[in-house]
Order: sequence, then C-alpha cells, then structure tokens
Amino acid sequence: MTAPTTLSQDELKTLVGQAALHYVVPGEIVGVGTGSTVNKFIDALATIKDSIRGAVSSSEASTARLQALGIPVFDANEVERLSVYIDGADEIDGAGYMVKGGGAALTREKIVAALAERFVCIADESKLVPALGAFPLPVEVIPMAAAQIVRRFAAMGGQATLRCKDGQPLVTDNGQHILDVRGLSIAEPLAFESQVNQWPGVVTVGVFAHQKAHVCLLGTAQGVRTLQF
Ligand SMILES: O=C[C@H](O)[C@H](O)[C@H](O)COP(=O)(O)O
Repeated sequence: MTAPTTLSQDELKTLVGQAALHYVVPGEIVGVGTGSTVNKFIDALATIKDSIRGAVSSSEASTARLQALGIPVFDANEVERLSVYIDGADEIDGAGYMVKGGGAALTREKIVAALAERFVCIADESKLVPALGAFPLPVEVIPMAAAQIVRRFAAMGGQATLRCKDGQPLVTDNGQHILDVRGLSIAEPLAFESQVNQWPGVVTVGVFAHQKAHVCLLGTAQGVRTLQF
C-alpha cells in the first residue's frame, strides 16, 4: 500500500488501524487495546462487525467506543484465548519490546495481551525507537506504595512523578495511580520488567517485554511497513 508524503500523524493512524483488519480472524473474538490509534482500529472493526463474535476490551474508554458502534464486548474472564490482540504503543524497538500506558490503560492491556497468541502493534513511525526510555515510563501503583516506589526509581537514576488530571492524582480504571518515570535507560527490557514487577505496590510496569509485539504495522510516509519480530 502506498501513501502520499503529506499524510498527517492522524491519517497514518487511520492507515494502520485499517491495515490491522487483515489480522482479525472471522468468527472469533478480538482483543482490543486503548488509545488514539486503537480508536481508528475500532472504527475500522465496526465495518466488519457482522463477521466477528465481538471483542475483549482493555479499558472503559475502548469498551464505550466498541459498544457505541454495536460491537459486543466480552469480559476477559469469559475467554480462554484470543488469536490476536491489537494495540498501540508509546514506543516500540526493533525487537518488538514496547513502552505503553500513556493512556493509563497498561494493566488491562497487559492482561488482555496475555490471553492472545499474537500481539499486533499499530503505530505511526514516530513510535519506532532504537532503544526504550525516551518516553516517560508509566507504572500503575497502589497509592500507599507510591513514595517508596519513587525512591526505588531514584536509586536507579529515574525521576518518578505522580500523574495528575484536573489537579488531582489520575485514578485508573482499576482505582489506582500512575507514576511517570523519566531519565531511565531500559537496556534490557525483559530483566527490567521482571525487576520492577517484584516491587511491593507495583501493579503493572509499562514495559511490555514478556508480552511483546509479534508484528508491528508502522504507518510511514511510504505506506504501512510490516515489521515481524
Ligand atoms: O494506555 C494507553 C496505551 O498503552 C496506548 O496504547 C498508548 O499510550 C498509545 O496510544 P496512542 O495510540 O494514543 O499513541
């Protein structure tokens, strides 16, 4: 597929959202992520909704959009496996490791991704990076543990701040808080994810290494580039 060089970031998102339909298995339930790129995918999915059973959603926001478009949404507990999970990313590297959670949906995203045989990441080309770490790393935390987790990140050179919305700590779909951590170098994503996951009070760290992408549909000025990992 070719695209003129004048496509905006929004148009690139539309392009990859539509390209992701190719990975949806007819007659099945599809795993659906969260974010502005996924919103394009959901809109595209609505055009083939009669050929699928429905979706498992990773956020209240995606659930609302899916349902508004007439796509049935199943609880994750009703599903044993999914062929495919389609989601965006804040960063993705050349191995398919990602940073996610810019939209605060990282925990449910990881849960739904873990049900899927294949993770298809959809992103515009600004998300492809040589190494993870430039985007502030989202970490969902239990509020009473926030200060000690901030100190643990400081000890490894990171500056963690509490994400706020309208002057108040942002509350996730799970009733928890988000820390955004700047200044980290995530040279070994698998080891980093395992390490931070063990800290008491961490609900989910936004490094997706154990649930990495298998495919990335990257929107570029030249069209959709497919990366396989
Ligand atoms: O919590 C949000 C998710 O991880 C999103 O998939 C990620 O932030 C990318 O979102 P967008 O497509 O809006 O850039």
